[in-house]
Amino acid sequence: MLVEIRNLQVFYGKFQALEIDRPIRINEGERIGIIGSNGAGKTTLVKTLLGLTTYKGRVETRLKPQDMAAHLQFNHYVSTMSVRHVLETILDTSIKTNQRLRELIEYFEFEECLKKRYKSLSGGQKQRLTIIMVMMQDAPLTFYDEVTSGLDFETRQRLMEKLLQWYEGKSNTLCIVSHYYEELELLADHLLILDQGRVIDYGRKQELFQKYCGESIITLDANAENERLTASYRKLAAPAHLIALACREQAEEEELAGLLIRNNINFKRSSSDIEIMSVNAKAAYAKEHESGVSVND
Ligand SMILES: Nc1ncnc2c1ncn2[C@@H]1O[C@H](COP(=O)(O)OP(=O)(O)OP(=O)(O)O)[C@@H](O)[C@H]1O
Repeated sequence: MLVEIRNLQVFYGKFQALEIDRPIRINEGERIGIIGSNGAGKTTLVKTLLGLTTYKGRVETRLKPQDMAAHLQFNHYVSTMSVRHVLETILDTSIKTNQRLRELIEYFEFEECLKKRYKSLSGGQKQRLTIIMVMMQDAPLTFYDEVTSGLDFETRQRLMEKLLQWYEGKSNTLCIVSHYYEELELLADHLLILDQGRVIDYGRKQELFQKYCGESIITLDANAENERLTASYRKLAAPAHLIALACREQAEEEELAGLLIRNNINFKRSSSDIEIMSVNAKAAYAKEHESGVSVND
């Protein structure tokens, strides 16, 4: 085991930002997506694992600070240094002789930025600089906190491809905070769902999907006609603009898909939809705390 969190509480002054009462264990090689709405405590958790907050409880790890690398939402470097100097000093290498680094610089089209001073980089360029540095560190425990926010669509896609390829078959443990569920569908194998400083659930992505959604789901637009047509099917909790229907087995899914096709209704089928899964996890958590029955029993 790489990290174990027990009875963790993090306060900012009197405000409690995080309370994790069930043990959370992170193992080598896991790719953990951390999700939750704004203010849920995601960054606070990342900072706590990095040793950057004061907390009550236990965070046990055999890793040393130098075994961790982090792309945080806000990174500060010496703003008057040239970017080339920042990169070479922090990574303790030379761009000329380090081929992996040169490849990353080329891949992220970062050559032009090397001459500039850090403070004159745009937000997206600063973001790319940090990504290159974090990838180059290849630390056993690596954090990416909203790594793609602020990047244009094409750069986001390229970054996802690169991250997938970079970590494929490697034992680095990744903790990835993201609001983009499609990224976590690609990169994460575990999910930690936070809400208002509490853990809603934590586990393997696929197991969580099955627990809250079943084998597969079908989503379609929420409108009166679609409501009427699907009235006899099992509905899941969903954002207001969607109807989400749970399918327990293939025959049920085929019957439903047939009905929608015959009525010329657009729909989406998924066996890994993180958004619908997390909405249902939150609903189950809220119900459990009303009734006192645990969904994790
Ligand atoms: N330095 C701070 N001082 C006081 N309160 C803070 C501080 N940092 C965070 N908080 C509060 O703690 C809570 C959790 O914040 P955190 O940044 O961990 O949320 P988050 O899940 O990362 O949110 P987001 O998706 O908006 O980035 C929020 O209510 C936030 O206002």
